[in-house]
Amino acid sequence: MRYGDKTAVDGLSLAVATGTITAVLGPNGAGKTTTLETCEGYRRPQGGSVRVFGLDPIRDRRALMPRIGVMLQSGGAWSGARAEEMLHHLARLHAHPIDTGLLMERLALHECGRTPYRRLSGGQQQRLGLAMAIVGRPELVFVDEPTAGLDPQIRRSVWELLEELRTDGVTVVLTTHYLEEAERLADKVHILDRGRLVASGSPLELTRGGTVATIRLVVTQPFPAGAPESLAAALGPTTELTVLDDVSLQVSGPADQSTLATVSRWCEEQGVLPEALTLGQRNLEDVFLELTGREGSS
Ligand SMILES: Nc1ncnc2c1ncn2[C@@H]1O[C@H](COP(=O)(O)OP(=O)(O)OP(=O)(O)O)[C@@H](O)[C@H]1O
Repeated sequence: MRYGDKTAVDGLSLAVATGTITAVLGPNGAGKTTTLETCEGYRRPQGGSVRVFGLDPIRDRRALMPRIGVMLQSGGAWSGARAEEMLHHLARLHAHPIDTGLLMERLALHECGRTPYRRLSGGQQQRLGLAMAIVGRPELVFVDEPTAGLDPQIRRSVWELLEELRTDGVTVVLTTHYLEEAERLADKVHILDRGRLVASGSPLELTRGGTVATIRLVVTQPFPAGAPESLAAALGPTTELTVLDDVSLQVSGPADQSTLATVSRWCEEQGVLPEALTLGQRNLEDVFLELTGREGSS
């Protein structure tokens, strides 16, 4: 997919299995939205091919539309329509819609049902967008950053809703910058960087067997002056030491016995007693940063 002479998505090859949740991840501008919009039939790629249920998203648009739900990153609703009007309207376009009252309640929208779309808060517009995408009971739903900017409670209800959709056999394709969201929800994750696929796998496959680990140390008494600096020197440049407070610190570095041995030897030398010394598995965020070299906004 190119925009003028800018290549937005290049050589991307991926398949989504029915009844699963797939997360497409990547830094800003990596090509996630472009990829989804191409699958949704909103953009015609200059090369390659896209098939959804074996159909061409542009040529076979009429056949696909009743089977697909789309939540855009923003917009998609008439600005003057009230939230409940907008949802009822979409529900009436479908043969077997979900009860709109129930859906509004699930997404905590019932209190703003009579508010025009343009007056809804960002988070309410976001949730209405999700409700609009699923009200027609689609077989496949594309959701672009479904929980961006939502508070933690509502984010969890959106996660539960997406998990229920999967239980009901719905296929979900989402993009997100919240890596813990992808880790919790996705059966399969695809990481894009500058329009190219850099990794694919289940969250477990991607985080397993890494070469980077995180050691967290909590001691019983505050560190002696200069002690963290001496640990940083003993560990060397391949590790990164972060002092969390006067009794705890974190070391990110090679996941080997020597790093752990250096930390415990240093405790002995400094006369500090570990209260907790834990070796953490790397998570999806660590993998993401390793692969893309830039942070997601988790
Ligand atoms: N309509 C357009 N015209 C020109 N360039 C575009 C257009 N849409 C996207 N791009 C460019 O294509 C690249 C991919 O954009 P895209 O929106 O797909 O990325 P993204 O991964 O979804 O980013 P974000 O996380 O910021 O939403 C970016 O460099 C972007 O500037």
